[in-house]
Amino acid sequence: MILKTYTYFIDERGNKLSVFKDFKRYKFLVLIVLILTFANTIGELLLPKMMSQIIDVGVTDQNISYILRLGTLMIGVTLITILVRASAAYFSAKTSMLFSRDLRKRMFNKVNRMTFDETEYFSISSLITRTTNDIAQIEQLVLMGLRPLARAPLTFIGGLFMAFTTSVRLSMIVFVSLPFLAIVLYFVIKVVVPYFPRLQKALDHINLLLRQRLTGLKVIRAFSRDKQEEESFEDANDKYYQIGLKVNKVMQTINPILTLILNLSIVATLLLGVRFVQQGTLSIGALMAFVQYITQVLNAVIMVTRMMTMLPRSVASIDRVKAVLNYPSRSVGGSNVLNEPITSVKAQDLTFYYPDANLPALENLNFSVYKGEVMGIIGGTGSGKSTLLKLFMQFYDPSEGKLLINDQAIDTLNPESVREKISYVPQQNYFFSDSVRGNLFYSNPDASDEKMLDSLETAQAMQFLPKEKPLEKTVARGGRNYSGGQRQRLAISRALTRPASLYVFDDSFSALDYKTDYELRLALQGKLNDAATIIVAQRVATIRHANKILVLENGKVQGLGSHDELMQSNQIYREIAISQGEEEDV
Ligand SMILES: Nc1ncnc2c1ncn2[C@@H]1O[C@H](COP(=O)(O)OP(=O)(O)OP(=O)(O)O)[C@@H](O)[C@H]1O
Repeated sequence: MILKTYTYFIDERGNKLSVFKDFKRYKFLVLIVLILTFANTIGELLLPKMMSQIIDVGVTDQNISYILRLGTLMIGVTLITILVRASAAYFSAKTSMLFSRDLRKRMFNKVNRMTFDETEYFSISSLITRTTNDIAQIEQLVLMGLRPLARAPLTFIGGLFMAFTTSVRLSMIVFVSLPFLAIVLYFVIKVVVPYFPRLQKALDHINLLLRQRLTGLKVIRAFSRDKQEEESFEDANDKYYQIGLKVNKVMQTINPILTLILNLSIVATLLLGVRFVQQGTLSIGALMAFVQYITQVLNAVIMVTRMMTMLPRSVASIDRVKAVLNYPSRSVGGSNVLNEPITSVKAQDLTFYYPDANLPALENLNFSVYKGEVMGIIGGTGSGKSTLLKLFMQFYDPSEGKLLINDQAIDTLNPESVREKISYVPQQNYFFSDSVRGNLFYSNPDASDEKMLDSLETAQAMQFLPKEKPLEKTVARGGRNYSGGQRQRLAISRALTRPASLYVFDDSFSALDYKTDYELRLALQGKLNDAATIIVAQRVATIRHANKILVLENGKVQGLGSHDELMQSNQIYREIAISQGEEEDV
């Protein structure tokens, strides 16, 4: 019950769900496990009774046929119990594997829908640990918990009942042993619990350092930080080792203590039991059965204690998985589906604040771009250029004012239906370890070879690709077998391969040399006439032929017009242009 309350989370639609919600789906399997476990326990409880009957009736009276009859029955019950036990193990493994598969899928879907800053909030390494290690931990809890949790109460109550019916006086030993086991259980909960969240955190830190090390390899090498990185990793690794060692030390001390309590209880049973046998108040068979029952009863408690040592670790994992599933993802956009191609984009007093920011990243922007037009955006670093593009891509909704797509407010439009019509080249490109064709397919799975070759030609990528089978050329993960400028051209080819009505380039020409930049712009002319194009650029040369240029400064529009108009009337633009050697055009 506590676990159930603890593991609730709220889904995207505000429904209250449990991390263990998928169990409902497997209720049939769970029922089979419970029935088999019940049958298994009954079998285990019957066997000592049968054995005592064989000794007390068969052996004492030298009744061979009775021994044979009951012996055969015992073998039958044993075989069935083994079979039932193996089936219960199989079905509980199946349930736990299916459960963890579904939980991983739910986590993946949640992470898949997260925005960039939401993934940053959790940190990518932590999301990986949560989806793999933490879910594996929960899977173990289900696997180890399903049968023992059903078995322990059954064995405890059944065993206690059988022990009482065998000998009430000997049963008192159980009540002496139980408080000792309760003390161990309390110690486990008190001492071990606090270590597990720390252990998982330490593992997160190791993952973070490893990831940082692998992705930041060049920076680390360039600044000769290898030694410091090794030291930080050693510290994190050592911390994990220290916490892990402490936890294991406690756990390893608990196991012999539990075995000691069990064995002392058996010794006490035998000492007392033998005396009762000598007095003639207890049969030998009953004493032997009793030893088995007390072992079963105490083992049930020990099983729960061992489960308890596992529970804190799993609870820490449940907590971490729940935090991701529970995270209130920002819902962006609305439900209106945009069916027709984008023919206009307009901003009316558009203002945007990043979540938790006091100052706006964009303030009172007004502009419009129509089908067939090119709008350039220029401005200093941090002026809000990428932020504006993020609003087009519906990573965020506008805070105030309006951003209209085909005269419909963007926050009423379904994001998938808008993104489908946009081809976007982000500032940071990413490529998959695949062929050029595989990477271009990513933007348009229906693209023909002609379309892809044409895009490569337009983006000036054929200059560095082999003439023979350029589409088969391999691209390493992240595109690291190409230079920065070559990667930009591949990214532009990928964007051009996608049929879209709005093309958005975020600083995608910055690594090109002037000649290639010029040739690419020439080739682009006439290719995107049916679409609207928005180009964020650092260089005036890249956007000087645009129909209009938006000059941004600290999130505000400082100018809007053609290159010539801005050169005449806009001081900021003129200064940028002159600093880039464009003065002769004034
Ligand atoms: N995720 C974010 N959360 C909060 N503030 C942000 C976030 N991203 C950007 N900002 C802030 O918004 C402002 C505009 O950033 P933006 O990335 O749009 O600038 P930019 O013009 O594209 O700069 P650059 O040319 O350097 O890429 C900056 O002051 C930046 O600090």
